[in-house]
Amino acid sequence: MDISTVNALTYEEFVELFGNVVEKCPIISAAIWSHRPFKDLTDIEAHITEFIHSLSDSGKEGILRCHPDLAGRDLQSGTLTRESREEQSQAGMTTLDSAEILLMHRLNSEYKERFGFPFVICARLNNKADIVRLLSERLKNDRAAERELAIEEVKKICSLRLHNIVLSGIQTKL
Ligand SMILES: NC(=O)NC1=NC(=O)NC1=O
Repeated sequence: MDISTVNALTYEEFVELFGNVVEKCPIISAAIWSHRPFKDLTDIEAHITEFIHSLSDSGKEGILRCHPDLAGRDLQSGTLTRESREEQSQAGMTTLDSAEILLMHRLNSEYKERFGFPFVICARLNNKADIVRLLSERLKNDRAAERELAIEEVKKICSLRLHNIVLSGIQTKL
């Protein structure tokens, strides 16, 4: 799908296509739509980044809270979004044994208890060993540093989701 096709989308089509590039935060695509015509994919990403960086700390934490835990309740109950299910599966979160599930649950709970938002990492760029190691390491960060680091991970997830939509040429479903 080329950028002229993206720029020709109606508001509804645009949000239908890009509404979940940041997990469960369609407001971001709804907001950046007014910046069209976009020069290219990088321009779309730049507007998303600008929106996220313009948020207050609590706004950024709100974005983090929209993310499902890795190997968490949503995965166990099958209520993950399509994108999240694919990402978690690719990182090996769907083939954990019971001890690994318990470890992830304990670390995720400890992390949420400490920071007040869930551990977020770009699952497509990590395997399950990386995730356990980085979750354990990042638990030691202070809140401000961890918030910024987690938002950088959200931007990586967003970038991969954007590229997947545009480069896989998903025609608008409408
Ligand atoms: N808590 C998370 O990091 N969740 C996720 N990371 C991804 O890459 N996809 C998710 O659902």
